[in-house]
Amino acid sequence: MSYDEIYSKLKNVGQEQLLDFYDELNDEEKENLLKQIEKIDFSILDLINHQNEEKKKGVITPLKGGLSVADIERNREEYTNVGIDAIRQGKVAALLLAGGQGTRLGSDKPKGMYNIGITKDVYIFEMIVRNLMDVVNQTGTWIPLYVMTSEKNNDDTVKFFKDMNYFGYDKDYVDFFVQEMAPASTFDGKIYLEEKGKVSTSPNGNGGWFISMVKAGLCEKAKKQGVEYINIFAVDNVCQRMADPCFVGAMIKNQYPSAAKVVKKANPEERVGVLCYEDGKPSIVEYYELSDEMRYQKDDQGELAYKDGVILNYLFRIDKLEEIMNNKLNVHIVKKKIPYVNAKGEIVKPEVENGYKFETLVLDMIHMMDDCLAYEVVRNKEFAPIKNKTGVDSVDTARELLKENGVTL
Ligand SMILES: CC(=O)N[C@H]1[C@@H](OP(=O)(O)O)O[C@H](CO)[C@@H](O)[C@@H]1O
Repeated sequence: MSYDEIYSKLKNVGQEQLLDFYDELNDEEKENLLKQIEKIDFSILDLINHQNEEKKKGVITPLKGGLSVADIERNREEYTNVGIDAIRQGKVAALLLAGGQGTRLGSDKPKGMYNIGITKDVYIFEMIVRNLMDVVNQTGTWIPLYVMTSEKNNDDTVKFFKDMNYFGYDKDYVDFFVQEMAPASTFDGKIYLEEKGKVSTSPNGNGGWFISMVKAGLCEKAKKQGVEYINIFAVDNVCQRMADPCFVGAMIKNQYPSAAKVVKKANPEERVGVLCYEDGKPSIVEYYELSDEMRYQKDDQGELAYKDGVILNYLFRIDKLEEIMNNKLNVHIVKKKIPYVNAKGEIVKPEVENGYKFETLVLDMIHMMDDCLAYEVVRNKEFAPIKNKTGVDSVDTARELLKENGVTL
């Protein structure tokens, strides 16, 4: 599109500010900016006006029928054998959500590049690959590993894996793909510029993973290789087991279209989403959406009624994902501090929230499934999320848990 076409497009949607510094740019910057603007989905901004029309949740009820740690122990051998068979037949792939940066850890690199070692280097990515290698060794099968990055961290991530020789993984089984971006705007819906020649964008949330995977041709590739199940998981949990044969086997044996690893919530305030039912379908209510009534509600045994905290480790059947991929996912509008170019052309890093980012979330995909198996894991073995540098859910707590589990750092 030419400058004139872009300008009139922007005028129609009241976003001409994106061209405020156009004349100051060199030819290459001009071209890049126009290309970036061309790709923006402006309809997303309409949501700002509708966000007060509360998205009505259905009737929420506690989960029933999940597998507790004891249930799993009773059937561990059988589940594990079913899972190992599926893995050996090439039916299982793992997908790492790694679009985020280590900003909260004080790093401007991809979160997975963060070094949690004490006496030697141990990177988050390395721990994750090591955990997956356990299953490779157990089954004698390389498991395809897809790594979702973002525009911001793709080059660093790919280079790091290469430099580190894929941490011993067979590189033929590792594919990277880039998550899409969404624009960031003021509270009034005006899209920010991040630089004079660059629209402010951020990764579009972890719900975009399947569409991005399809667009990258990786879903086709996976299916051709016979993959039927995808285990997606977050970069921040260094203790989790992925492509875990027992987890895979439990889902297959019990014929679920999806499954989620859960931990019993440590306390009502813990910042994890809870798996429950909404109008009879599986649903996840995020910690910031949970009403106090639900947060403290007890069941007949005196336990929390909503106790199944998701650890962001889900298994999906690919055919079920394809069925729902054209359904519209909810877009969540999140208030954030967004660096921007002010009217004078200076870059401002705000101290307080100054606008919105737009994200879709994987947990909304769970609600589109007919059912989801809650599979309880032992917190001290599998849940050490690294959200902060110190304190709760931090580098410190993860290090302690890793040590407890015999990992030398
Ligand atoms: C949108 C999303 O997937 N949120 C996840 C994710 O939350 P954070 O806000 O990234 O901490 O990780 C939690 C587990 O660490 C999980 O309980 C929650 O549901």
